[in-house]
Amino acid sequence: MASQFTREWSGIQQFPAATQDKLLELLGRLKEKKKDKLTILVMGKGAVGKSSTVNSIIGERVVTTGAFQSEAPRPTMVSRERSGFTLNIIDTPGIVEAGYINDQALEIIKRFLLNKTIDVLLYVDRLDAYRVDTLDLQVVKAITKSFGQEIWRRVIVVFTHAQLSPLDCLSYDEFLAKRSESLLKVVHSGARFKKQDIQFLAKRSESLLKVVHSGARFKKQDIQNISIPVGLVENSGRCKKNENDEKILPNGTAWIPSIVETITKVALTETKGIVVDQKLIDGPDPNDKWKLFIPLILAFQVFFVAQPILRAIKNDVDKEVKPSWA
Ligand SMILES: Nc1nc2c(ncn2[C@@H]2O[C@H](COP(=O)(O)OP(=O)(O)OP(=O)(O)O)[C@@H](O)[C@H]2O)c(=O)[nH]1
Repeated sequence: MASQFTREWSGIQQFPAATQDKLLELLGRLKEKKKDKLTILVMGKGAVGKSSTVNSIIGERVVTTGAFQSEAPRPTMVSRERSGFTLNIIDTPGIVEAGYINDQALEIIKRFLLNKTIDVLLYVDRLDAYRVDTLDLQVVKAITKSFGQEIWRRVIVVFTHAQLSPLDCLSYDEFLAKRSESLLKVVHSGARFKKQDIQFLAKRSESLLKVVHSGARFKKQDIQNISIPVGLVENSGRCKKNENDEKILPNGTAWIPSIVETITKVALTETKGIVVDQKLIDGPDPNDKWKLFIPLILAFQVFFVAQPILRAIKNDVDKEVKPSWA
């Protein structure tokens, strides 16, 4: 039974039986590991399919999609409950406006997330946007600045519009393999490649993951330990289906159970969820930066400045030849 504020996840019944079975199995897996609540944050540039993806996963039209929304978009949290398990998905507006990071939108998102714990970040972009540019890097950097580097340990890079026919005579699997190849190269780039190799890869690679890694400012040793999962999504109503009536990608994968499985894996990783507290929102206090050095500076002043001066004064006083009248 759903709580007072959380509605029953009835959208799950809209899915074909095979998808429902798989989703319930995944929820069971989470509950087995004592995880009865999951909060997913969805972020990315504008009009990449964030809201559509939320609707697809929930199985209901819960958030507005499309460019023509009546009011200024704000973050929305959709909560659904099923057999004692609560799924929260937070849809956010695009954080880019007129080619720049919209700091105000980011600030609103941060305030909205206060006191929430993020288990998984879906970083959404389109699969059919072949180019990665500096704006992508700025978006990743802005997310890092807002929520800390650790958020990238909880990320799934989600490509929407995944029902595409690749250019350059590549098969779908070859296209994906190429993407994965660039991912692996980029994952290891910080650790193994020299600067010129990274520049070469950056030019060659179409992968968004390069940007995610560099924007997240991982250290070399971190990059070696992090592999970022990729999820594929096709929100179009014209998405092909298999014999079980499940929406499938060109490679035959039923994508809804597949992405929920990836979400489950990330949610069950050993690292903790990201707690968005006031400290995280405020960021590091610039006044704190040199605080540790204050006692050291004081000690230096006492031993190497004040004491020599006092000694010199004392010497002077001792050496002073006093006039006979004094
Ligand atoms: N063909 C196709 N169209 C999609 C897909 N995902 C989203 N769209 C369409 O792309 C447009 C934008 O989708 P939204 O879900 O509103 O994108 P958004 O990222 O939430 O947009 P903002 O909230 O404005 O940032 C809509 O017209 C969707 O129907 C997809 O996977 N395939």
